Amino acid sequence: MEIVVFGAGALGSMVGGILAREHHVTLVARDPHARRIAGQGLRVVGELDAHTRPRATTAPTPEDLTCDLVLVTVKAYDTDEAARTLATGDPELVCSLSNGLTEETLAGHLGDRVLAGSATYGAELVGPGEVRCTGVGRIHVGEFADERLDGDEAGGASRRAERVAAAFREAGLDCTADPEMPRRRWEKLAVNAGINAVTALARVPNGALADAPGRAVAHRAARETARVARSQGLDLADDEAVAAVDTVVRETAANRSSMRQDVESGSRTEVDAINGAVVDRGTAAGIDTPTNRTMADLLGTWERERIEE
Ligand SMILES: NC(=O)c1ccc[n+]([C@@H]2O[C@H](COP(=O)([O-])OP(=O)(O)OC[C@H]3O[C@@H](n4cnc5c(N)ncnc54)[C@H](O)[C@@H]3O)[C@@H](O)[C@H]2O)c1
Ligand SMILES: CC(C)(CO)[C@@H](O)C(=O)[O-]
Repeated sequence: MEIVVFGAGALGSMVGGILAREHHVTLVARDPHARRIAGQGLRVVGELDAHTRPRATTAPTPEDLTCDLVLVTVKAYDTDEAARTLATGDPELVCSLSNGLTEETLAGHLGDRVLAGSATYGAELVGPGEVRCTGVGRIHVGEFADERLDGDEAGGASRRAERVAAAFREAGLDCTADPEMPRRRWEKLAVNAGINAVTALARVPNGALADAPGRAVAHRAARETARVARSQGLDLADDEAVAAVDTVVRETAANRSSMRQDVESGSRTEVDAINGAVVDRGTAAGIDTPTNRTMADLLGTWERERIEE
């Protein structure tokens, strides 16, 4: 497959580096990372091990973007700009692995070529040309809304999602085309809505949400997300969203969530695409989401202050 990874930071470099074992991969990255990869290739270290030579560019041409698949791995707040650039080319399929509800933004520019994805692999950049896999997880891909399926297809596991998953597996990544992708997307949103902002605001590891009072706040955010999901036609019960939060808290107890890492490094967070997305869709459906709203407002206040500094 001809694959472009748009936004090759930590996750995109790791996935792109592994995919380059079997496919023609172009990484869209920033310098000096892109320059180093173009000169010396890309090393994946840690729980996966590879040294591959994907192409790397900071300025993809429309020809570069006319390929079989684009994987979008930018932070959620860069999705709109990424989508505008991607629309200058003609990719056959576009699949987002970003956290937050980003698929609608991509589809606004790229139409029905967009698939949803989620990744539980962990990755961090070591330096230019090198990325560490900090945890082997799984990737799920699929259609993000049931109405986007052809004739005899049901759920999220369309033929084209199966084709993407098979290409990932060929390269050695654990990837499944998920019949439950529309629901999985919202369950993942409930997990991120429950864990990320609470751990970022309280500056605690994920495991601190195993006990009161953080647990109760995370559960409230997850229940609100489930209520909004049901208003969009998704079958996600409050109890299921809460159980998903508890499972991830247990399994990632020692982790610093991505949003806590962003706050501690003084970087913009993905709160708009996570808690903010719950608030916006809730408002449109007439559902109050006070816990998500409070967390989005607090982190938004911090972000504005940080940007003004
Ligand atoms: N890192 C992980 O372990 C992990 C795991 C699961 C999900 N995610 C999600 O994946 C997404 C990416 O996370 P990350 O940790 O890799 O972030 P990151 O900041 O390391 O990577 C994003 C990269 O995109 C680049 N980028 C953005 N716009 C660009 C453009 N126009 N041209 C070139 N490069 C551009 C940025 O420079 C950055 O290097 C986030 O939504 C995150 O929540 C990350
Ligand atoms: C699953 C998760 C909450 C674990 O830290 C992760 O998605 C994150 O940190 O964003």
